[in-house]
Amino acid sequence: MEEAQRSLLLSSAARFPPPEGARLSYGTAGFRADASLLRSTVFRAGILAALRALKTRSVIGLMITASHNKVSDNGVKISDPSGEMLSQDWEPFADSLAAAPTADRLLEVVAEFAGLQRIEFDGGKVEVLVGRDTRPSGPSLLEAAKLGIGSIIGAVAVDVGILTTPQLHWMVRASNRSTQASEFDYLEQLSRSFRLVSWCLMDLIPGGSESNKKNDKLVVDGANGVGGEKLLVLKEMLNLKDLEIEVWNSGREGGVLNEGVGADFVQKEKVVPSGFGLQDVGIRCASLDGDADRLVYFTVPSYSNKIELVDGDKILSLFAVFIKEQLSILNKEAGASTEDGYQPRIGIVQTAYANGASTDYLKQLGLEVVLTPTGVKYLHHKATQYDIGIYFEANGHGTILFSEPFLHWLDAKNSELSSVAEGCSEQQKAASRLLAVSKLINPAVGDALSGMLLVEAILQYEGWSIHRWSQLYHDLPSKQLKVKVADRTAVVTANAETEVVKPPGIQEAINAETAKYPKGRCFIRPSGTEDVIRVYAEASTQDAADSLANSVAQLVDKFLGHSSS
Ligand SMILES: CC(=O)N[C@H]1[C@@H](OP(=O)(O)O)O[C@H](CO)[C@@H](O)[C@@H]1O
Ligand SMILES: [Mg+2]
Repeated sequence: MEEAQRSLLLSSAARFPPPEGARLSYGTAGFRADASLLRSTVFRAGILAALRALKTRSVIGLMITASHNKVSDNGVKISDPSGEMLSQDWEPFADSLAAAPTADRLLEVVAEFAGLQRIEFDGGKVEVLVGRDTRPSGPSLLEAAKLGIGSIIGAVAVDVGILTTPQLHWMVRASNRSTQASEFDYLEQLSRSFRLVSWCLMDLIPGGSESNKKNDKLVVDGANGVGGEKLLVLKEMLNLKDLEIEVWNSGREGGVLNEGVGADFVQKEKVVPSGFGLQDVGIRCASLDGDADRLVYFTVPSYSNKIELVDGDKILSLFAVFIKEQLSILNKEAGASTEDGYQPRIGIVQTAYANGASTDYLKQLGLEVVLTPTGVKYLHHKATQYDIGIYFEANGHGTILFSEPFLHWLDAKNSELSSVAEGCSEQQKAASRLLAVSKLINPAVGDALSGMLLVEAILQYEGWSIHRWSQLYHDLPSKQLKVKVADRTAVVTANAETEVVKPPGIQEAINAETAKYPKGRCFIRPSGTEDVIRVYAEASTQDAADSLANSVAQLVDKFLGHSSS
């Protein structure tokens, strides 16, 4: 490292000492904490993003958001060149950077890591796209990020403004593929693909389109965050005739981000979000989270404030049913498609939070289902191992990944079928539907906006109401609790977080408790975004699930002790 680089790093780092007494780590989805603690961490995340850009010689993304956390929190996460989450082998470096107590130590950490990774400080120009959500702490953290990026010579911070997390990931991916990569291009791509999907799914359905255009209203809870605002813009561009989209909690009405609203609240509390009421009874409703990478659906019943939840597992099931259906049409009638003997492999990726009924349902469909630990970085990675990988967390974060070889095959098949068919064959329609879907769904990361458009198109295609969709299977009653403990890192898990290996004895105690409940299933794990241990329980009745969760929460308390805070 040249002297100019050393002194630049030292002088800028001196302005961002780490917060006293707080140990932050790159968790499930980057660093998260009370925003007042984050300036140093975000500055250092800027350095990390710049080094990642130098290492990969590609555009990198840095997103300032704390997603579903309360408005006073904030956070930072990094997008890799493909639009995926930061490569996991860089996470320990992120932790060491954040923890360096002085500017001198920070310089040493950077120099050691750069040496190991053979990063060359040659001043070559690289870009980091910096986005943020609507949190009031965003502008000050943005400045910190820019200074961090600017303290690596050659790295340039490009402020791309207020965005959803998936928009930023999409823009990073597009930049590195040298395709149009602005926010407008993203919105254009979504509206163009939705028109294409609508055309392929509606106009190409057997028996014509009119009969299916009846579920015509969708009411969306924007969590008082960035997603609602972007959806309003997208809605203008879509200019829909057959679907009316109303957005509540867009943030324009002055409500507080994530307070009593949003996908996390709706999925965990299962109650009607603020702003929704009698006027929405029976209508198809959807909820986005604070950075619009999660989506759940629900309906408001007339008799209580408890919603009927249609969660990420059901969105996954809807997508899986549709794709399986199209593939079987494509592979039927033998002909061209089986001659090449190509059988695309579909993989369904879930976490332990997936409702047991969804996993059973998907397996009964004959699909391959695998579990990974919590966090999109794990699910996404696993899904890339299939021709078609569909992943979702129960909380609504997920997408569909189509492998490049599969898309090439599908494209070729589509052209081949259209050249031989008189008019449109069923097979060719199925190929074009799948191709259209691959253009609409965000390949970089779960995206509430593109996911929502796909749900809407598939429901119309199938002619299903939200109730019909919800009846694909019946969720097992479940309960989630959070327990504050002295040190959540004392809990170490294995087998996709379904078993606790540390502290000793607790897993046996959980097993003994779970065995008391018919269809009982329960696990605990330390949250990667909040300072709590999460407890998840499932059983044959709601009372039983509540009681199992409560007993296990007490076990957590007994084994791990109460937090002093
Ligand atoms: C039970 C739960 O919903 N966990 C969420 C939550 O992670 P935790 O590590 O559980 O705090 O936030 C993550 C980031 O948004 C999301 O990927 C994950 O599914
Ligand atoms: Mg989120």
